[in-house]
Amino acid sequence: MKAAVITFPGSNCDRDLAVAFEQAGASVTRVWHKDTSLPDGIDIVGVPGGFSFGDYLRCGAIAARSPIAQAVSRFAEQGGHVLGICNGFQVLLEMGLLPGALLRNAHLKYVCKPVGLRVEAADTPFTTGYGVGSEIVLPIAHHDGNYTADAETLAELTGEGRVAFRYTANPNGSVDDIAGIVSANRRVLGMMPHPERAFAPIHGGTDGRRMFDGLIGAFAPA
Ligand SMILES: NC(=O)CC[C@H](N)C(=O)O
Repeated sequence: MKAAVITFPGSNCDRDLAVAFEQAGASVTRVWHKDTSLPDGIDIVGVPGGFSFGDYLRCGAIAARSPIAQAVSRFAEQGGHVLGICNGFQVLLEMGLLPGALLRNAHLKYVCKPVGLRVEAADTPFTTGYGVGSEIVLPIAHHDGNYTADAETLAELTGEGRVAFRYTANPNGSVDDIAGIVSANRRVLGMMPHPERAFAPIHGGTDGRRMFDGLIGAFAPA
């Protein structure tokens, strides 16, 4: 598997995401936000967490208008896989690659802790490492993780089995406890929890590693 990981000014999980891909067996190319194209032959783009452009104007809004975002949109339109984690999820929503929006957490506080998640859809390349209904623990760290969408979009997400993860104890006010969703073709995943921060035993848990191991199985060896 060949992965590209994007860095914006203010990204802080880009290296962690690159290391997770690498340790799972992928080859990784780091890409700068001003680049206008992705490396040839990549299988997946990782859009990492952090505070891109200081979270002005809204989290992810400026990153979504960067030169590389246009290349990521083209890649996704052509059926490419994209994984957006935390600020990366915010960027994918601002780009319009996924529906809905992330609001300020309902309690208006930054929240940084491990949370329980239920895997709701295992039929995506990102979640093959988990069984449907299995419960896992991943860390969250955000102030704008309160997912919302209109009733029609929510019905579509639920009806098409596109809610990938739900919180078992809602930490931020997200509608329907939604923690992560996939695109209609199931190749774009956005999620607030950080699988790359639960990769090795030293992180306190390895449930995130199963996502990367599952992904590797979906692609040719690097
Ligand atoms: N860890 C992150 O990616 C944080 C995302 C964003 N800056 C927020 O706080 O909501």
